[in-house]
Amino acid sequence: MTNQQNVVVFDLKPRGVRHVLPPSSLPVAKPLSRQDIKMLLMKRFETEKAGAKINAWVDSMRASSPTRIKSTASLPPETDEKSSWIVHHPSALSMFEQIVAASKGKQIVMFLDYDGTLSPIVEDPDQAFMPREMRAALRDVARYFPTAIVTGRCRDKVYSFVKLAGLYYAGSHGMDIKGPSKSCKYKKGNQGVLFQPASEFLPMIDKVYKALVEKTKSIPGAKVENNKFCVSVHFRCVDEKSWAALAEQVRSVLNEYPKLKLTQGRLVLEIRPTIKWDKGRALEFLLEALGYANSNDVLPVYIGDDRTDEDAFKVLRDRGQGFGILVSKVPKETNAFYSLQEPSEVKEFLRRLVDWKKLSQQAP
Ligand SMILES: O=P(O)(O)OC[C@H]1O[C@H](O[C@H]2O[C@H](CO)[C@@H](O)[C@H](O)[C@H]2O)[C@H](O)[C@@H](O)[C@@H]1O
Repeated sequence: MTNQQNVVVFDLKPRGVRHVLPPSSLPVAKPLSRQDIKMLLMKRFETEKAGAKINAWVDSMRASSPTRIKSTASLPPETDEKSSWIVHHPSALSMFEQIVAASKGKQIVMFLDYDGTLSPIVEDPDQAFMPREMRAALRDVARYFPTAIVTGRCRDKVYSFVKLAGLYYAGSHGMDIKGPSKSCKYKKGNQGVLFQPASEFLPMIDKVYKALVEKTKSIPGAKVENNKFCVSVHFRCVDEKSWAALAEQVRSVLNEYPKLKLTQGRLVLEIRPTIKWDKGRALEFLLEALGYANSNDVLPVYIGDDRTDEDAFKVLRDRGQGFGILVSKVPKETNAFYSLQEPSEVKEFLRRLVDWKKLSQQAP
């Protein structure tokens, strides 16, 4: 666009800054046609839209960073916000008696997330091993109650960490469900793979995984994990200054795949099919597979630490059945009823459940 003294040109960089250049520094410009102007404006609009999207992603990445969560952990326990959160989401350990009392005449079914719930969060996702005592507690729980691991991980990978055959495993955020591989009293018939609602996405996920590995290899610390029906892009070890660059690379790949969506976990971007399936649907599916579809004789207990576990907490709230337990040291908005601070408290809760069950079986 021209005016008498100055020429205004649109900068097509994300922020769309308008520079005003003095006439002397300008080449003689050919007047722009209406069509040219329309195209330039469209381009600028698209670039600004993309820039805004990246900014929103980075804001959300920051918000999911533990240092950014409004932490009251270091404050004294009487701090208003923390104590009011605890009132609304009391410790599942201190409410243990009430929880087991609610199970009277019902079958408790246990659902457990893996990372941050059964294993402590570590920098390298390949090293997220479950402590020996946790495995022992989990093995005992699975002897007394139907038990499922519900995780964003690839099912085979989580099995390689847990190594217990008597459990149900729902990998890839519930998109890959398999029954116990060894005899177990809750096993119904031949329980190989029970459900894979996103199997048609396998080739696409594979391509996206490869594209993301290629696109992010220049960003130090970025790690891409193939979770079979979904992909994780970890930024726990990426310098915050590179988060926008990483988000931009992920966006550039995702743009080619409108049938995939992005969600977020703990310092991780998760790419998955747009199908209506999540950990909550997996919980419902498993209850049905266990014969408790429309039953009042069941008390599902779901323990998890991540945003993706909220789908399962919400299902329990909406059904008015069972309890969600959030693993968190800091107050967070949640649909869970109760809280536990960390995996060691999860282990303690599982231990108490087993002891209570043993005792109640001995009672006359
Ligand atoms: O549903 P989950 O079992 O909680 O899986 C969610 C993601 O967990 C893993 O990442 C998280 O744990 C890692 C190991 O402690 C940690 O390094 C990472 O920062 C966390 O986000 C897993 O690696 C992801 O693929 C899962 O999507």
